[in-house]
Amino acid sequence: MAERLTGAARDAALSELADLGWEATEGRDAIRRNFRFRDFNEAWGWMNRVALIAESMNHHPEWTNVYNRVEVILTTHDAKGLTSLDVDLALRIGKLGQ
Ligand SMILES: C[C@H](O)[C@H](O)[C@H]1CNC2=NC(N)=NC(=O)C2=N1
Repeated sequence: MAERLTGAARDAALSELADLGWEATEGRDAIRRNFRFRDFNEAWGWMNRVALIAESMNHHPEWTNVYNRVEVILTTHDAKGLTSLDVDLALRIGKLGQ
């Protein structure tokens, strides 16, 4: 199981991810990012691509879709906090572009 990121490793990860638009959530050890698309079709297509990545990693986002907007929260339930799996998934989501 992936270990929770703490200390300098967590700070470094959060700072790398901040450059990509992710921020730490209030009140829980997780990161969040809002995505906006042209319309629902674009949002849903993107969610499909993320879903395939998530399934291949066996690491799944918490997310909400409202028409062309998607809010994604990443955390590792098994570890009750942020792990390298969340960082990896965030980086892979970033590579999809938007
Ligand atoms: C049983 C299964 O492997 C686990 O529940 C996996 C599935 N996807 C997961 N996704 C996330 N984000 N955190 C987990 O701890 C997790 N665990």
